Amino acid sequence: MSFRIQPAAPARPNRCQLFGPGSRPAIFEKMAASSADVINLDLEDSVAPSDKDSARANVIEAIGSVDWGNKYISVRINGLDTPYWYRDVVDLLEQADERLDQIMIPKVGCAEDIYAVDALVTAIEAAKGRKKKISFEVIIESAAGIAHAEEIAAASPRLQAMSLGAADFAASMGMQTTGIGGTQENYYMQVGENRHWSDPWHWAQAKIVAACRTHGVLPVDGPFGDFSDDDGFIAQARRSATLGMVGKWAIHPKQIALANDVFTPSEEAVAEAREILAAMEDAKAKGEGATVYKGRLVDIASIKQAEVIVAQAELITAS
Ligand SMILES: CC(=O)SCCNC(=O)CCNC(=O)[C@H](O)C(C)(C)COP(=O)(O)OP(=O)(O)OC[C@H]1O[C@@H](n2cnc3c(N)ncnc32)[C@H](O)[C@@H]1OP(=O)(O)O
Ligand SMILES: O=CC(=O)O
Ligand SMILES: [Mg+2]
Repeated sequence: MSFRIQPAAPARPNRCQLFGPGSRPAIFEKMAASSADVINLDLEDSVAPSDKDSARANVIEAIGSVDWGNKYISVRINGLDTPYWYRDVVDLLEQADERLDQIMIPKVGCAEDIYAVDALVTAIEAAKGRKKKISFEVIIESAAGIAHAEEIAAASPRLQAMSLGAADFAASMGMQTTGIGGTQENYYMQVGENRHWSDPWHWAQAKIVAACRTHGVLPVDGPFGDFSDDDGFIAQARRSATLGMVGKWAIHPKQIALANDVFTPSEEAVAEAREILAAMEDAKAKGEGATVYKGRLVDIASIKQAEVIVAQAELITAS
């Protein structure tokens, strides 16, 4: 372990982030009534250019008027390469109720992108005397974003979460696909007569998880576009959870329960983790650093692994 201790990520559940276009206010109450941990009201790519102003006004109104319960409320602003983003930030910070928790910055490419938004947000918070310090989340969805993931993760103490945005990422990388996440038919190895499919998102996800864990940020898997394919969503979410991601977006309400299920440790997993901790307590009492649990080695590293699962479960129970 480095002399520098790995910082903890924010202690709040982030199993599912439910998206909805800001231009569709009729669904806001439904989003609020859902069981998603995080609500993402979108001003960016699900909103047509002609609707940008009205969507922004809808979102600002709804932040104060809808009962969002204990959900974490995030608004996705437009990208820094558009003429819309500064107005998104200014109007949100000047006009939205203190209930607003977070701003999502899309298509970030370098740490300076976060710096620019941070400077603007900090000035407006001070000018308006806002009590709550707004947090940030970012989407890694470009070649530059993935190349600079670590400096982006370190860019601001406001940063709480980082998502992989598979759609824009694929476009930026020049990938031959129109699918949003999930299995890619042409990504396989041929062994004799058999095809073995692999996961083209894996390396980017692993890079995001490492950047996030280094800097105490929550790593999140982004959208899975085919909302008719529950099995595909579950498989993608399980791979993300296995890699260390804490949650996944839902772009349709039917994906919420699927994400919550995958990113909530099962009773069996929690029971086993607690048994490993108990076995290691017994081992420690005997002066041993390693012991046998169900026929396999467990040692001091197993304590940390088991604690991850118990901590995830306790966070969800407490929320
Ligand atoms: C690549 C990216 O950037 S992804 C992030 C940006 N994209 C988005 O935000 C898109 C979010 N999703 C949506 O806009 C919609 O879910 C769509 C367009 C995909 C589908 O919308 P619909 O055609 O209305 O879906 P469908 O008819 O299956 O809806 C079923 C019910 O869920 C509701 N619903 C649909 N989407 C949502 C949502 N995001 N949140 C809450 N409720 C929703 C509908 O109003 C409908 O309610 P009802 O049964 O009371 O009538
Ligand atoms: O914004 C999300 C994406 O996949 O693109
Ligand atoms: Mg995108």
